[in-house]
Amino acid sequence: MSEAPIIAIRDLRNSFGDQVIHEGLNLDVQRGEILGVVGGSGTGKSVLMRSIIGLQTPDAGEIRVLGENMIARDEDEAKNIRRRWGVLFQNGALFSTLTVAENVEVPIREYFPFIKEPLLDEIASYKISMSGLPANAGPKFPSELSGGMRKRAGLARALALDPELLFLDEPTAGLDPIGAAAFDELIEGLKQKLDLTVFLITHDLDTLWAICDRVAVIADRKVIAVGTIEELLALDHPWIQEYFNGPRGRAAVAGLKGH
Ligand SMILES: Nc1ncnc2c1ncn2[C@@H]1O[C@H](COP(=O)(O)OP(=O)(O)OP(=O)(O)O)[C@@H](O)[C@H]1O
Repeated sequence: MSEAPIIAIRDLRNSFGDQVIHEGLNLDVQRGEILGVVGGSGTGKSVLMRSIIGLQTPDAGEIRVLGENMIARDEDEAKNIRRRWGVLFQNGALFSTLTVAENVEVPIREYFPFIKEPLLDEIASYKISMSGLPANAGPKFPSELSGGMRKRAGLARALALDPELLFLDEPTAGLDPIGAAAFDELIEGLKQKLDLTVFLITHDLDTLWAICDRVAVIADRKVIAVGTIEELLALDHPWIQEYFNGPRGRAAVAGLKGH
């Protein structure tokens, strides 16, 4: 029998006023996979992620994460589950008045207030180097970093509590192609080393081909298909064909073959 999915979503409905974003959305994420989530702009990828991590209360449906029902939990229980995942938001969401090291220490202080300064600094340095930043990035403020370094700093903070599950919202947006490829490699390497499951929203076809085990496509308010890119390519849906088989999709495959 296969293992229960690490994220299971059933019949999800989200709306803002009379704008319905999701209706009858179902999705399973399997432990150990990198699941890419794609869809046109405004199809509700970020809203889906926010629903899973409890920042958006759905109108209806069921969301189970790590075996726990995420809807209508009391705050203490929700907090206990939250520490088992890390999130990298689209804009990095670092605290601008804190250094990189202090940003990484925020979740550790919240969950382990008894950990003393020297050990905190050591853990922060470890997470910073694990995210591919030089050691001297720790005392810097986010405004002193490049876009790529800020993403890595956000990643270091997402890894602060040794998560089992990582949520990444467009991690390579705004990076140059070389920086984006390096970030993909970093994610893939961390996934292997740390046994992570990754929920990854992206528009980046190179990322999808390079590191995603499966891809979920959101359209018409639901997940219309999930599978490997090869499996998706066999489907007749116009958006899927246009996306993966259009000029950019073909360029991504050509780039991959050129490596
Ligand atoms: N807090 C909110 N209040 C009202 N509407 C919202 C809110 N958050 C999101 N929306 C709307 O929900 C829709 C889906 O937004 P979402 O950010 O999830 O899209 P997305 O698929 O992530 O888009 P993109 O690829 O452009 O980032 C959009 O129309 C957006 O305007």
